[in-house]
Amino acid sequence: MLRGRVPGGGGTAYIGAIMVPFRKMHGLGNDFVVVDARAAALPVTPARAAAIADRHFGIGCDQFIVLEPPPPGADVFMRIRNPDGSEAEACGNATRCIASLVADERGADRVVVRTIAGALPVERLPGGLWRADMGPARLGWQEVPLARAVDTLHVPLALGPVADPAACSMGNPHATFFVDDLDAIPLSEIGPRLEHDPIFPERANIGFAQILAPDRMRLVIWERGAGLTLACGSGACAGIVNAVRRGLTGRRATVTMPGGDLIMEWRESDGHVLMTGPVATAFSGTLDLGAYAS
Ligand SMILES: N[C@@H](CCC[C@H](N)C(=O)O)C(=O)O
Repeated sequence: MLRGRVPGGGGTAYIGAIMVPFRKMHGLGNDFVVVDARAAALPVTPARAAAIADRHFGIGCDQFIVLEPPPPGADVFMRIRNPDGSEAEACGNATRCIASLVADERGADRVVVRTIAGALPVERLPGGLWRADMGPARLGWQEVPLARAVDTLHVPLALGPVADPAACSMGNPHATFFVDDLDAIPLSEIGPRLEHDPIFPERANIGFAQILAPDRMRLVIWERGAGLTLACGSGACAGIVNAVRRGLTGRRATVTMPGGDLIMEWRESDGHVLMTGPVATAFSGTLDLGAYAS
């Protein structure tokens, strides 16, 4: 008998086949299992999403993405779950991937992807690139959110070799630490502790940025609910916004993450953050939802 397992947990009884086509996509190695619930709802519970996202007992991914019918003004609704089952408000790399999928279906060059945080217009560019308008950066402490009224440009937080991050929201919460030498930071050790620091009531994605030039930075993100990833689009948005606020870069910069580069701009006219980068499909298949914990 087939058995589904939750990460770190025991097996669960097979409840019968629920066969669903899926696509495995990624943006710079930030990878997604994508299922389509636009025509009919799918029983994707937080536990089931977590089990499928598990890299040993499931397919494995950084985020589990469910496409849902679009609300007015959008072409698709994108629901985002982290590997711990939590729901995220934004995912920059998945926004480009899902936009490309829907645009290709329609033969369009522009689509609007809606998440629980808002509507994000995305356009096709030459060279297989996609540019997403990730909306305005939100800079108020209640918007991040932080636990108390502090200056989001200098959050009173320090751990080991890092201190004094800047915080903002791209729909989801981010803090960026600026460091001299990214290679000297014990990311896996301090990442989870910072993610769960009480200053972040909804936890936070933690960025570690090393400025290389006024138009270039290296960035690694410890993602909320996911851990270290090869790239984080919303983290790159937060990185450029916080670097500009600190006077460390100009409004346009290349952000180099372990999985590759994103071209970022924090537009002066309206405060929106523009993110340009590639998309990819790794493989497609059929998933038996019934084999996973419900
Ligand atoms: N990989 C994403 C961000 C995914 C959500 C994040 N872990 C959160 O919980 O906010 C990106 O490309 O932005």
